[in-house]
Amino acid sequence: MKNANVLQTRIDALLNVLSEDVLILSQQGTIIFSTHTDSAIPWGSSDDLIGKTLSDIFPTPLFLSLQGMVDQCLSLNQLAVKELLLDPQEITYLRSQGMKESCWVEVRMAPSAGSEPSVVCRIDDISQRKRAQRESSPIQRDLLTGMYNRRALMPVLTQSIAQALRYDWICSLMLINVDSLRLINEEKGWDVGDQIIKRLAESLNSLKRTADFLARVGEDGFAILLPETNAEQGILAAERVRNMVSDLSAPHSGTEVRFTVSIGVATLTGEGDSADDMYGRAEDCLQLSKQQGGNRISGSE
Ligand SMILES: Nc1nc2c(ncn2[C@@H]2O[C@H](COP(=O)(O)OP(=O)(O)OP(=O)(O)O)[C@@H](O)[C@H]2O)c(=O)[nH]1
Repeated sequence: MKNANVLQTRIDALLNVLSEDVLILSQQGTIIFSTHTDSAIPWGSSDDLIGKTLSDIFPTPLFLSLQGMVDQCLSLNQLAVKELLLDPQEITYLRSQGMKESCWVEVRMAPSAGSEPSVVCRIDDISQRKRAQRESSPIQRDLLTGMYNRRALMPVLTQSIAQALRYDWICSLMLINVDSLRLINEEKGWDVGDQIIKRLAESLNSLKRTADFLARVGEDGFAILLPETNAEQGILAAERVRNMVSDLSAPHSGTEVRFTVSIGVATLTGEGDSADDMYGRAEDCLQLSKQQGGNRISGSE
């Protein structure tokens, strides 16, 4: 066997024993080689994949992100790495192959030598790592922001409601949720999404009053308990948050990524109201703000 053939055989063998998914892509994003043993992602057979282009498989934002990596990798002749969410709801090809759950992957592309420019692309399932990071969070603190979490918020809300009822005070609860974080993660990378959550956390922390209680709740949201705040004042506080967010951004490839939030505000209704009820009403309001297109505030008593 000629040296080049021996080398090619070794490379093929090496690719075939890797547990990660490996694709070789032409400069135009056409798949010219694929291997994916024991993969969590149902790519289909090599016959299904070879000859397809990235745009045949992925929806536009994801395709642009991947093709951008191919271009970057080849033009700079260096490794390109990105974390992306593969969601079967958005990727018809993977859905048709039986994928049900979305999955976080790390995509690494390296330029490969040859007469035709091509890249070797390794796709590694990192969902478990992401999940482990979240689950190892201390009981009452969120790992990313260091903020209190929902578990810490609920007893404080219960106590605040009890005090308000006893002394004839009032209180409100504001839920703030980043709009379209999934898309931001997909298009700009998980790190940019993380930066957005962190910047929002820091800004909310400096905006809130001393007596307010701030917590990270859900995946991409925050709650602020506002003691001695009626419905009208709650909406005004939400306006302040929305205005503050309009000045925030996260850096990405020399540009600034801006974002918006949707807000729901619930106010104590009186005797018989509970922390769960108030939280539920705030969630309904938040949902309404989302349904109306995001970057909105809705309130309920
Ligand atoms: N960067 C980053 N993303 C996260 C984190 N936690 C959850 N996410 C992602 O945030 C996304 C939230 O998605 P959705 O609940 O659909 O919300 P969304 O895309 O913001 O859509 P709307 O809320 O309807 O505007 C999911 O893709 C999560 O995987 C985190 O700590 N960092």
